[in-house]
Amino acid sequence: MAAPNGHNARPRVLCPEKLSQDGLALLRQTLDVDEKKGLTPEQLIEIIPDYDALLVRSETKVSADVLHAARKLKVVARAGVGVDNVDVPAATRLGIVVVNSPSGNIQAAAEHTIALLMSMARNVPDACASVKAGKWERSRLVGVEVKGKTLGVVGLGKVGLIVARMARGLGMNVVAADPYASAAVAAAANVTLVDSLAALLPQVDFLTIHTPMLASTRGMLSSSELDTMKRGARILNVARGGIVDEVALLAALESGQIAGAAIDVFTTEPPAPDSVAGKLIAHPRCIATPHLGASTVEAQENVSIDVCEQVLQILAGDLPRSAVNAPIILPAEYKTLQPFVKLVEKMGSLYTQHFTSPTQPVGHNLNTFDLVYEGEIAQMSSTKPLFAALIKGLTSPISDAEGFNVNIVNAEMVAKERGIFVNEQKSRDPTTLAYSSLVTLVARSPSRAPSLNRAGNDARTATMGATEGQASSKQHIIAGYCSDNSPFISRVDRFSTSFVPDGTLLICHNYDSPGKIGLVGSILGKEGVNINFMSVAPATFASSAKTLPAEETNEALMILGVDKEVGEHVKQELVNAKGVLNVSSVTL
Ligand SMILES: NC(=O)C1=CN([C@@H]2O[C@H](COP(=O)(O)OP(=O)(O)OC[C@H]3O[C@@H](n4cnc5c(N)ncnc54)[C@H](O)[C@@H]3O)[C@@H](O)[C@H]2O)C=CC1
Ligand SMILES: O=C(O)C(=O)COP(=O)(O)O
Repeated sequence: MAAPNGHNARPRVLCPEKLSQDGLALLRQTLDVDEKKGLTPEQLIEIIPDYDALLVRSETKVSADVLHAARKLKVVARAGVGVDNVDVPAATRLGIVVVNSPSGNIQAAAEHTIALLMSMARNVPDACASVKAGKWERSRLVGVEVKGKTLGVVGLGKVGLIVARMARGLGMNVVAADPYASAAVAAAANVTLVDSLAALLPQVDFLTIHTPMLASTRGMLSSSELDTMKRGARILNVARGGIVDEVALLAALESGQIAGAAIDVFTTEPPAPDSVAGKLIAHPRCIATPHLGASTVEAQENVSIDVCEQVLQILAGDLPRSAVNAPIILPAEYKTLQPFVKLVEKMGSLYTQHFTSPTQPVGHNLNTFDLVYEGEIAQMSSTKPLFAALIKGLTSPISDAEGFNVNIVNAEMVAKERGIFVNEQKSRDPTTLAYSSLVTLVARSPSRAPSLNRAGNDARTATMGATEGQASSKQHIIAGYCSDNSPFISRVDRFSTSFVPDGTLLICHNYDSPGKIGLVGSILGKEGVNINFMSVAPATFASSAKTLPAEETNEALMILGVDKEVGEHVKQELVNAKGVLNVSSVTL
């Protein structure tokens, strides 16, 4: 559907690899999907700025260069398990969600492993090629049985466990090495878990690898490990090329230390014929497949639907179920949090615009923020979206909006870089709130415990560790609540109020004396500024003592919703007016 201006208004998805149409059809209902196969890295970098989502399998290298070239990319979706072809730290830094399909193809990968195991044991590929060539070589092609043999599984995760169960079904003894595997899960599958790879290797007749490609697993099986195996053992790798060192494996095949290898994955895919991987493939005792572990009709349907659903969720502003670089939050909780996400972002933005300046920027002096949740909102198990919303609110008024996308993915990193510390607190006090939930933001210096006095002076010393007698100038407080899913600000420092934080607002701090409203109204009218709403906020919270001192009771905030930005000269004129102490304008 084209927008009236001729531009395509629908979000765009780039799919540079073969993905099942089952998922793509879901996307096509609301998004534009471009299937463009065979892109070079340079071509990908050139076109990626146009896309909101990128769908890949294992062939596309989603490098930092690709991610930096993107302009509006929100999600990289990996239709499969391994995300080693995606620069996840770079995506995180840029606030781009990376999702995968953690279980859509695991059965396929496990079945392929068993197919290779049996093919290797019975020389099936060689026998097939021989008989097709018109030969009948029964004595050359005698195999071995797997029953009664020991299979070593390195990585007893999702794929490794399915392989282990199937191997048990074939009558094999299964021994596994995985420092993070559950002993109970292993025992339930009749798998003997050993302490280390070193303990595993000398025992096995067949070895199968099912770990992810990580810095710690790259080259995990090199010549020193292969040498500790029984002479004539056989190796399978359906995980990632390079976990078994290709040079070492080729040498071990040539020396006869390893009797056979079955390999689905290579360090470079497709491997060049004259590379080490190419020589490995050509070796007569190696059987090889072109990264087919996930290539079944069923697995491809599963992963495609899985990641396409997540792309739709992310582009709709929801959290996906399998993000690699974002927290998992229950959908019901996420829905409840949504209005508060908006509120907290507005509170952060109000803080930065109203209380900071280029000489006293966010994080400069008051760099510690207590974010206090009371009421229903305090019951949420994860408040990570609220934390992210605060960081976004605090930083976006002072950032280049184009290139700066703070979200749940990169909020922690941004906070760290800006020297902002957030201390989230859930009040467990039996609450006497007027609203079902209240969120309070206290900006303070790191050393200073917050002082948060409520109207009626019920200083919350229990939950806040408040110290009476601290000067209000050393901290700032903004509080808010949600009503009918709309955010309201209920407190700005000592002043209690109730306004919707939306649009351009003028915040005038003045003496609460008659005539102020008329005075401000006439100055703004003269400048052609229309006032949409006005809220007078009396000082009801004590700044530093249990009772509100007289000199503080005659001050007020006047919050005006205006229809346009107000120039510096107008603000100056307002400040020059009698009884107006200061004026700030904020856009929320
Ligand atoms: N050939 C293909 O088409 C496919 C390949 N894969 C590969 O299989 C890998 C495993 O997939 P899943 O089982 O779903 O992942 P998983 O995350 O469920 O399991 C991986 C296991 O490896 C273990 N592990 C990590 N470091 C280890 C180490 N140093 N030593 C021993 N164990 C270690 C982990 O504790 C975990 O239990 C994927 O990362 C992917 O690279 C997955 C699907 C298809
Ligand atoms: O899911 C995985 O990790 C795989 O290796 C599958 O890769 P593919 O999607 O078939 O390119």
